[in-house]
Amino acid sequence: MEDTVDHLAHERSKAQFNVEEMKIIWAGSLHALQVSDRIAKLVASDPGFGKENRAVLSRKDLFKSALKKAAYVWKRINELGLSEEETSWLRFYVDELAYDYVHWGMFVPAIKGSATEEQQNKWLPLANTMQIIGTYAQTELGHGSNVRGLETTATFDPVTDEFIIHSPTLTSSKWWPGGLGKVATHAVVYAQLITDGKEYGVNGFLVQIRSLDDHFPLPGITVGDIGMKFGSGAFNSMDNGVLRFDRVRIPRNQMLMRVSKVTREGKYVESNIPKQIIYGAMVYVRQTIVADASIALSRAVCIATRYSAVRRQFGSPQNDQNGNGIETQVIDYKTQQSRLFPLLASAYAFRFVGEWLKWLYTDLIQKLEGNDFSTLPEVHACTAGLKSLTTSAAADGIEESRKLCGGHGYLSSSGLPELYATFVPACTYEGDNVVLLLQVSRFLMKTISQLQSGKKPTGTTAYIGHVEHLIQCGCNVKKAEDWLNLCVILEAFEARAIRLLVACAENLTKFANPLQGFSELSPDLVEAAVAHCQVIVVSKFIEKLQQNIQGIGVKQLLETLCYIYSLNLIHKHLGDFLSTRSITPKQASLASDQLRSLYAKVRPNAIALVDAFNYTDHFLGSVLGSYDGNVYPKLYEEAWKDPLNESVVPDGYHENIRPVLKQQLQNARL
Ligand SMILES: CCCCCCCCCCCCCCCCCCCCCCCC(=O)SCCNC(=O)CCNC(=O)[C@H](O)C(C)(C)COP(=O)(O)OP(=O)(O)OC[C@H]1O[C@@H](n2cnc3c(N)ncnc32)[C@H](O)[C@@H]1OP(=O)(O)O
Ligand SMILES: Cc1cc2nc3c(=O)[nH]c(=O)nc-3n(C[C@H](O)[C@H](O)[C@H](O)COP(=O)(O)OP(=O)(O)OC[C@H]3O[C@@H](n4cnc5c(N)ncnc54)[C@H](O)[C@@H]3O)c2cc1C
Repeated sequence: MEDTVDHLAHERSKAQFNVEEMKIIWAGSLHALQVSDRIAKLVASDPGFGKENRAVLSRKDLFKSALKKAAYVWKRINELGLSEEETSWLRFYVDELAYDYVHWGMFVPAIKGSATEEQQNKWLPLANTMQIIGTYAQTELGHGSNVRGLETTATFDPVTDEFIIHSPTLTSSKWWPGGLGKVATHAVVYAQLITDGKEYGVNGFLVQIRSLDDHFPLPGITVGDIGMKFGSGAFNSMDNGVLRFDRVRIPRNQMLMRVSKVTREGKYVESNIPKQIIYGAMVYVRQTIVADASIALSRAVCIATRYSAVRRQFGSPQNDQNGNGIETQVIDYKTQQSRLFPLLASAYAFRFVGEWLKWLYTDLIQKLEGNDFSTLPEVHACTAGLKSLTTSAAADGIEESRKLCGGHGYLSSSGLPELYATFVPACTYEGDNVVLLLQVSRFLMKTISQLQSGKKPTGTTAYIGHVEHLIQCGCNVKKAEDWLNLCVILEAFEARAIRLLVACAENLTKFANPLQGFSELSPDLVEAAVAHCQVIVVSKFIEKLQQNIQGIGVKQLLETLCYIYSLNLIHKHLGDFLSTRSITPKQASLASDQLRSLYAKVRPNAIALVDAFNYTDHFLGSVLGSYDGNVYPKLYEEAWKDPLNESVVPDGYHENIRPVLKQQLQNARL
């Protein structure tokens, strides 16, 4: 008989804030909550979106199942006439990686960002109706981070008015593009443009790779899948691919010509649009990955928090002298709280900074339409830095959540192993996290060097303009409660960041060769970039608190989470804060005291804070994290579904177990 008891009801009754209002804050608006809730329920109740145990499927079955689901997604979108907003929620809740992620996430944005209006008019209707399926073919076997080092060539032939796309070496083979291996019919291919015997750097080209009639590769094209990837399920439903060109010809007008073009005569003509716009699809995706990080982390934290409230170990004060009675909920252990609650706070922090980053990106797009490119460097630095910071923290946080669930966290049915395996490549794709932090530090060093010429930093670097104050200011915290001051916290973060940045800038001047200096000091530069990105996250959390927040207790809880996020970072990066004298050892110890009180404030609200994510059991896909907390029957039931349990005596018994046992028996008799 099905157990309908809510095992977490008592926990829910302890909440000191309005959960429904918190759901609105998490979703971004009442409208967003209503739409997402409706679509989440639609997905959860449709058997076509059921989640089989992906971990036990063979690669081929996994891939076939992802194809089937992607086709069903497309069918339902059309049947229901879903809006763009509803469509993205649908994909989100279906939660199965397939070629459509790269088609919508990169191929379409690359055309929108780098194609001329005429080209967009031709290609976007085809892509938007999926008459063609596209991929983003930038990375090669030999080069991923170093985009300028790509080897694929696109040589203009003025006789036929065509480009010849060619892979001159093994290392120039395109390698990794999602959806390329088995599905994509078209690709935006990044290649070195050559015309009139001269090289003009990397540009994008729209290339058809498979026939629209029989799906065979077109002449001159070699294409396939690059093989199994990390973990069970996870990215293995995606056909990341390899692609080689043997002098494949495409019409000249399939070069994406918004930024620069090649004329009929073969002349390369640059526009006044910055060349970096051809990297625009990456900026767009990095911004969306920050939102992915908050989702992936909140999902793991939701599972770990609910399970920690259900799981009991060892005695408690209510026990009798024999240790009998109610055991302690593991969430009540202070060590569990000090590992779990900072992750909960980080999930909220990343949600808010992701929301702000989306605004920043939208603002950039509006400015670009008016030919205002002034914020591009800052948006590049923010998207690169925050993508790096949030994905690294979320990947570590998912793994910590697994450990917080003890042994059961290691079971596939906990949902955590696959979540980790799916999310961890976000630290690499769309730019390796270290490479991206080096881009941020380059931007910051430039900002500092421009101070001397009187240029006033703005936006996220505005605090660098207060360098004199921040270099010499001291933190005023004298007792633990003094840390409950958002201005004090923000100033400590700004002081630490600027002192690290100025130290890097000063050290760089000691090198005659700036490039050598940058390379020599790169570990310090990366640390300084992280400190700067943390200033952004903390300040955006604080800005969120200044908005009109409704609902009993909601603002107070968010403040508590903001303090936990910040003070835990101080605790984690104590070396930086102390070595830059941004705080004293005594203040560091007071921060730890304050953290303990803050954890006590979160404890009664923990379950309600993860309920506010409004995740369905279908989306969570975890027997440990289900809403009702009915963990043990679900774990037990799930185990019996494993293919190994289909027969009592396993396949292979007669060949490989019985002879061993027999041998042991014979040995024993001798
Ligand atoms: C049961 C079911 C369970 C299922 C589980 C599901 C779990 C769900 C989990 C939750 C969600 C997870 C979902 C994930 C879904 C994701 C889908 C998959 C999508 C994968 C897509 C991946 C796609 C890719 O990776 S595409 C390839 C990306 N490649 C890179 O990023 C390359 C990185 N390299 C570079 O960007 C550059 O080369 C760079 C910047 C490092 C250096 O370039 P270059 O040498 O040219 O630059 P510099 O000389 O350093 O700079 C010149 C100048 O330009 C400025 N600049 C550089 N880049 C940019 C830019 N992009 N924009 C603007 N400006 C830029 C730079 O700052 C310099 O400026 P200066 O002023 O001259 O200093
Ligand atoms: C799941 C997945 C999906 C992907 N999807 C796509 C796709 O759809 N399309 C596409 O084009 N690509 C895709 N990629 C490729 C991805 O974008 C690249 O792997 C990524 O940009 C990193 O480049 P790389 O592999 O060359 O790493 P490398 O640059 O070789 O990095 C290796 C190591 O070198 C370090 N390193 C590199 N350069 C520097 C430096 N200058 N200074 C200091 N350290 C450095 C890095 O930090 C790293 O530790 C995907 C990758 C993955 C894993």
